[in-house]
Order: sequence, then C-alpha cells, then structure tokens
Amino acid sequence: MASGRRGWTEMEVGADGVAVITIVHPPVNSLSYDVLNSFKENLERAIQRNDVKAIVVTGAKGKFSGGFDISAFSEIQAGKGVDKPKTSYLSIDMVTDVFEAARKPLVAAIDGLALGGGLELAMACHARICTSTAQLGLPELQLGILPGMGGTQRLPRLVGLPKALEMILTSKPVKGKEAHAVGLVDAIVPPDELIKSARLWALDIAENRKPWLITLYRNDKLESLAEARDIFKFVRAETRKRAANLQHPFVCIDCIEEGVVSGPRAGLRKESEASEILVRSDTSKSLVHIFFSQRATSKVPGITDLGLVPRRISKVAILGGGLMGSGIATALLLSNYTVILKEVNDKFLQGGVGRIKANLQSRVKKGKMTQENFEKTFSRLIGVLDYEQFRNVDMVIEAVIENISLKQEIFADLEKYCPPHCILASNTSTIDLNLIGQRTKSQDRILGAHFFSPAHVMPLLEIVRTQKTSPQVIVDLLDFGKKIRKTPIVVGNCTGFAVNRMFFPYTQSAFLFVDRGLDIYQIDHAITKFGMPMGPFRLVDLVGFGVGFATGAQYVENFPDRTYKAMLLPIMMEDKRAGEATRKGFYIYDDRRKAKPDPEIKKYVDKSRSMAGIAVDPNLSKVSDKDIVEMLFFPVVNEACRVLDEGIAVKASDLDIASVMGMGFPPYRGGVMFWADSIGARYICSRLEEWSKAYGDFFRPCAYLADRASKGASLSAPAEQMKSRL
Ligand SMILES: C[C@H](O)CC(=O)SCCNC(=O)CCNC(=O)[C@H](O)C(C)(C)COP(=O)(O)OP(=O)(O)OC[C@H]1O[C@@H](n2cnc3c(N)ncnc32)[C@H](O)[C@@H]1OP(=O)(O)O
Repeated sequence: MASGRRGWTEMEVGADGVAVITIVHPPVNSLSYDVLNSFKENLERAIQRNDVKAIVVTGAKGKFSGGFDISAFSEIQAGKGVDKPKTSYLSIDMVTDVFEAARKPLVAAIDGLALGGGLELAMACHARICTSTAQLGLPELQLGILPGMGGTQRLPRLVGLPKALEMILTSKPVKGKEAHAVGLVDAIVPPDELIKSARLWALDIAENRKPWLITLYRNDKLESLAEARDIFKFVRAETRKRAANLQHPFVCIDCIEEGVVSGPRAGLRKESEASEILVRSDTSKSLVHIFFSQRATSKVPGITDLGLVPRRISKVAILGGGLMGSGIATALLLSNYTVILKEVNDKFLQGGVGRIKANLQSRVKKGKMTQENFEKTFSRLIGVLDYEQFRNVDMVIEAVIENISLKQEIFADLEKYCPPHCILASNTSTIDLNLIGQRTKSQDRILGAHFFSPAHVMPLLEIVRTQKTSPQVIVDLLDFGKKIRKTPIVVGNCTGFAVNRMFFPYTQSAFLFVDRGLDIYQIDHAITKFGMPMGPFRLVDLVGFGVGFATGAQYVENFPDRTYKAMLLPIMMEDKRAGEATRKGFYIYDDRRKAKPDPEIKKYVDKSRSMAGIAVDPNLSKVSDKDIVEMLFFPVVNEACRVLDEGIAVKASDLDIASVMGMGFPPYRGGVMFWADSIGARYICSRLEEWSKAYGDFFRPCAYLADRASKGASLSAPAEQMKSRL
C-alpha cells in the first residue's frame, strides 16, 4: 500500500464489456475515504468508457467489505478529521446520486463479509449475488451509531420492515441462504462462480434481460402505513425493555419511520443528520473504544512483537469434569477440538460427561445445533481415568478443586506423562501458579487459563503468566483463545488476577454500606439501573454463598489492609440460606427462579450491624442512585489502578475489556477505566478520601490514583506518557 493511503480500488475491464471494481484494503476491506474516493473515480471512468457496458463490485481476498473504516470515527471523536466530508456527502451525494444513479448497471459480488457500509454499498447496487457462506449485516448499533450510508432506508425496502428492524436492532448478520430467502440478495452461487455469475447478471441488466432495480425507490416489500405504525410501536416498546439506557436505537427507528412516512430522500437526510450527532456521542465513543480495545488485548508488548508463530494445538486434555471442567470441555468441543476428559473415578467421569452432553443438547433444543452435528461433536470427547492418553496431547487444562497440594501432585504427574512440548495450564482462580508448578522443572510451559463460569458461554479468558512462562506458550494460548472464540487478556500472577481482584471491592463495598445503613434492594436497583445485568446481592445469590464466601476469604487473607469482613453471609448461611440454589438468599425464588425481595432479610441485616459494632450513618438515608454507583464502583476503580500499577494488567484498555466481558460492566460506558476517566481522577479520589475518613481504610485511594488525581491526569494514560509529562 502506498504510504499514508488507506486502501484503494482496482478496476479490470474484460472483453465481455464488464468492468470489475475490487475493494482492496486489508485485512477486511473497510471503506476508508481513500477507498470510497478511489471507487468513485473508477466508477466514473467505467461509465465514460465506451467498451464498458456494466460493472461488478467486489472485495479482494474473498471479503466484500467489513464496513466503513471505524478508525475514522475515532479520529472524529478525538476532534481530528474536521476536514473529512460529512455523512450526507457519502450517503446522498456519493452512494445515492453517483453509485445508485449510475448510467450503467452495478452488481455486487459478495463473498465473506458485507457488513455496515459494505452492505450499504451493495444495497445501492442494482443486484446482489453472494455465496452461501457470506455474512451480511448492519452492526452499526454496536458502535453507538446507526447505518449512515442509506442502510436505514434501503434494507426495509429489500426485506420488509420486521426483518430489517430485527437485523439492525440486534446487529446480527444473516448468512447467504437466509439473505436470499428474505430478498436481500438475488442469487446464491458457489465461490468459484461468483464473479462470472455477477458479470452475466450485470450484462443481463444492461441488455434488458433482467430488471434494473433502484433499491431506494422500491416499495414492493414495504408494509402499509397502518401496519408500519403498529410495527414501530411494538419495536419501540421492546427496545425500551432491552436498551433502556440507550438513545441511538430509538433515533435509528425514527429514521426508518421517516423514510416510510415521508419518503426515502427525507429518510436519508434524517439518517445523515442523526449520524453526525451520534458519532460524537459518549455512547459511540465508549463503544468504539470497546471495539478497538477488544482487538488490542491480543497485542502484548514483549510477547506478540517477537515474531513468534503460534504452534498448532489439536488435542487437549482436561482434568476434572466439574462445573468448570465440563464447561471448558464444551467450549473446546464446539470449536472442533478433540478433548480427553480425565476424572478420578467412574462416577465422577460419568457426571462430567453427562454435564457436557447436557450443555450440547441444550444447543440442539434451542435450535443452535443439529442432532447430526451434536453426534459428531460429542464423539470427539474421550473420557479416561488414567494418564495413558496424555502421551500425545498438546495442552492440558487442569480444572480440579482449589487445593494446592493436589494441584502440585497433578502437575508433577503431568510432567511425567505429557510430551515435552505440551502446554500445562491451570484454571485456578486464586492459587499462585509458581506454587502449582513448584514440584516440576517445567515452569516455562506452565500458565493460567482462567475461564469464567459457565465456560462455554462467558466470552473472556484470562491468560495468567508467571515470570517464567515462555513467550511462545503465551502466543500459543492467545491463538488458541481466539480459536475457541474467547477474548483473551494476558495478566500477571496474583490473587484474583485482574477480574476477580477488581471486583472483590465491589461486593465488599456493598456489604460495608449495608452494615452502615444502606438497603440491599436499593443497592441492587441502582446498580441495575446503571446497566449491570444484576446487582451485587442478586449476583451473590446466583454464584452461591459458599463460593462467594470462599473467594472473599482469599482476598481477606491476601490483602488484609483493605478488606471489610462482613458477617452478613455467615449469619445467613447458618440459617441455611445459601443463594438461588437453595431458593433463599438475599431474595426468595419461585419455581421459575424469579427473584422476589424478602422482608425477613431485615433481621439478618440487623444482626450483622450489631455484630459489626459500627454505627449506622443517618446521612446514608439521603443517598441517590448515582451515589450508590460511585460507592460501589470507585473502590473498583481504585483496585484497577493498583492492578495496573503492579503490572498485573499491561494496559488500561485490557481492564475495560475484563470489566465488560468478565463482570458485565455496560459496554456503552466503555469499561471501568474509560468510565473512570470520563468522570475524572480528581473527583474519584476526593470521594474515596471522604469515605476513607468516614468509614476506614477500605476506601483509601492508592498511590497511582492519588498521583494522577493530583496531576489532573488520565488514569488510562500509559506510564511512559506520564514520564514525558514531567
Ligand atoms: C457509515 C456506516 O454505516 C458505518 C459503518 O459501516 S461502521 C462499521 C460496521 N462494521 C462493523 O461494525 C464490523 C466491525 N468488524 C468486525 O466485526 C470484525 O472485525 C470482522 C467480523 C469484520 C472481522 O473479524 P475477524 O476476522 O475476527 O478480525 P478482527 O480481529 O476483528 O479484525 C481484523 C482487523 O481489522 C480491523 N477492522 C475490522 N473491521 C474494521 C472496520 N470496519 N474499520 C476499521 N478496521 C476494522 C480490526 O480493528 C483489526 O485490526 P488489527 O488487526 O489492527 O487489530
């Protein structure tokens, strides 16, 4: 690529009179301004040339286009890119008035991805042909914006309102076959016939054998105005339930409605105006940050820049078929790995195999997997009771109970039975990996592979390295993580690693403030309103008091200087209340596991308060929901700063991803550090100091936070940047 140029298009004119314009912008052929300008130039040349009768548009290397160049949004959001053309220029002047209005027919030949602006460009063509594996979608809402190159107008006109609204509001792409069934594409062909078929189709349009259709002015799929009104009413109500804190889905629905009510040109104008505003919104800034941060987790300085090539992992053994082990095995089987599951006796083995089977069968029930595929997937699971089959595995993931001497014994055995190249991973969530590997000479190939429960559902994988873990093994696991469709973050070795460590203070703060006078249900309400999937007390119910208590104890033992020893859990456990599994925890649960507040909780809270021997603070009766959010999350920010300062996490954006994917922090707030920076270190530090004076050291701001607050600096700025400020 020429220096500074962000992609281009290439044109080749065949003897048949068809010009093929190919988008070239690796890796996903995103539509930068350079690509779009080059496309326009080539198109104008093709239109002028007498030897060109029709035009085919496609993308290089089997990918049509991954959409508009998202890095251009980052530039606009950072206050750069003022010289860039407005959305209305791209959408109306270029796509509508030049591409769709071209005097020669355009046919899109789609393989691989046609997402966002990529699909919008294809919809402005006069026909679309794709392969069965192509993926077509408008995922813009995931970035806090809306389809801004005419997607809100053209998609409903091709597939009807209900399908268009579903595709846009869920951001989910459809595969070729469905795209054809709903009318988004005109034909499906095998990949090696794609360009040939598109050429013929384009010539057929040019020579009047096939209709020349302008998508923007099609009405055949649109519902009547009365039907449309009902559909909009319904989707607005549904969206209110699912995305109460978000504005942009409603703005998007308004744009679609404008097109239906006032015509497509009015719809296009409204879409462009809304795009200009939304791209500068806090929601979009946060979601674009999450998009790039998620991709940045697999770039680890000093590891992934060494030129190491990931080794192939094909056979994996898992030790322990409990909840975690069976979840991990399910995740691996679903990504086509052969899995050996080892247990200590037949009863436990059958239990583990049964759990894996149930996980897979639930996919069949939900229609996510065919029975045939289930049989094939399940057949890749091999249950064993000894190490015989471990002689040719490429990786072992140990997922037994958290017992140091048991794990030490297992790792010494693994060293004996596994081949020397085999990666030895532990799913421990608390135990020091150096201790686990103490009785081996294989410390360079030992690391943590910390999954989150349920492991086949939760998207995050913490890769825990020790000082002795070799870079090659980390590179291997990063690649493996991607293959099993997890977002991996590389973290250092400490109690709780990044996610659990950041979130210990969250629950602890909740317990502390309950002892000080806050109401359990008020806390859960405020936190859910903020955007967490559930409040801390509902979460403890879900996880189970036993697990909550055991992990809390680890934290208390390792960080005694900043813990709050709440008595509420043990008091309730004495009364056989242990969470959702026992149907009674902080809530009571009916047969359908619906949670209901329980007035009886008061008696436990009163007892906990009297045992704590601290005074209830009358000021807490006046706190707002915003205060509650700060009271629980500022201690999280404080701990996140320590995690960063100690080098446990490499960069702040990794902690943003850890908080979003590991704990359900709302992505539209950008993750915990991004959110903290949007509030400002000074304010956070001053509130922590205030609580520290009133309630003790638990809240005391750490040196990193205090330092950045005093300098008025961002918490996410890398340390080197801070040095250059001095
Ligand atoms: C005006 C319009 O309406 C607005 C738009 O079109 S907004 C854009 C809409 N498109 C999207 O949201 C798609 C975003 N991209 C994706 O979902 C995924 O990247 C994908 C499905 C295209 C490919 O996934 P996968 O193969 O796993 O590759 P992935 O690692 O995600 O991406 C590869 C690289 O391409 C980059 N990339 C992907 N899509 C991009 C885009 N639209 N713009 C800029 N860069 C993009 C990624 O940042 C990554 O860069 P890196 O290697 O430097 O980290």
